[in-house]
Amino acid sequence: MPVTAEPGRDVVLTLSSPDRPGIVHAVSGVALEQGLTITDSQQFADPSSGEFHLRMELRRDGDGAQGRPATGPAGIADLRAAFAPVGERFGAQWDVHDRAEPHRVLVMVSRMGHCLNDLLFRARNGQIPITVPAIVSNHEDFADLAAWHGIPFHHVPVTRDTKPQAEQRLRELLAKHDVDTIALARYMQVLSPQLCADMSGRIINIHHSLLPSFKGARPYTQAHDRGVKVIGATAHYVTADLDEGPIIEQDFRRVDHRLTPEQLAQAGQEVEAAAFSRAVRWHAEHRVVLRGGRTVVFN
Ligand SMILES: Nc1nc2c(c(=O)[nH]1)N[C@@H](CN(C=O)c1ccc(C(=O)N[C@@H](CCC(=O)O)C(=O)O)cc1)CN2
Repeated sequence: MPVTAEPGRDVVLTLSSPDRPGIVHAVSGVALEQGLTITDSQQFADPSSGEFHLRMELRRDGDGAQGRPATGPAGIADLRAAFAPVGERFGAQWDVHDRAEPHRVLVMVSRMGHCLNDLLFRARNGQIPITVPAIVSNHEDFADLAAWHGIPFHHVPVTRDTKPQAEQRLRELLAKHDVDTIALARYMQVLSPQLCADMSGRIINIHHSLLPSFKGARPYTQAHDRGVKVIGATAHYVTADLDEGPIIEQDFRRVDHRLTPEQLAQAGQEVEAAAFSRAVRWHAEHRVVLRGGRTVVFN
């Protein structure tokens, strides 16, 4: 069931720092001082990196208790001010996020619409806390679907020669719609290294194989030729290195020798959409910690 959060009252604190005793104690102490109830808390002390990662869901009790605003940007700003000394003390990367502020996700698609369709449905019914301000495609196949959802659709054709202009148009739309994250819902064009760098950790792609197997084009043909007994999908952050970005979520299903590459592709659509929608939701809910080439996911 979708969780309805209240603006400024329901917040998420995310923190990563070198591991040492006292971090949770310090954070929960500030929560107590600020009249916050801890409604969920997950942490991971990574033995391979020596880092400590924390995700805490907090609710401010009362309406403006002790004169503090319970809602709105002021609520977030004063909570950030309150937690700042703890962040400083532990040398942490941290932030406080308003759970009621929907993540603004621009979705890109080419000619396969199953991931787009699943994401739009889940966003519409509140299962995923995102707003989709625009859909961009290098084809016109899903203009009707966008219209049904009442979402602006931008056809931005791409050829080898027009890629720079197409990406400039994309950048204009990112700025116009104040986009937080780009979701590539089976968008089949390679993004430039510059855009990947500018949007590092903010572009999510669904690749239709269990990476690192079967990178690049036609992964189901590669899988068929290898005689696989499971197929799957990988949602990952996008980097300049094609299909090499940090993995967020994977899903799979069993198959056998009877399926052709086309039938494998058909069978894979369900797991692709499931993995993609979970990855976008976890990202929007600040559950994904991106550290180097790996992720920690508090799901
Ligand atoms: N910089 C990146 N861009 C994209 C990534 C990525 O990881 N880094 N993922 C892809 C999605 N993808 C596989 O999941 C993929 C898309 C496109 C291609 C490709 O060879 N595209 C050709 C054009 C193909 C066509 O016109 O149909 C190209 O861009 O020249 C391979 C893999 C999304 N982008």
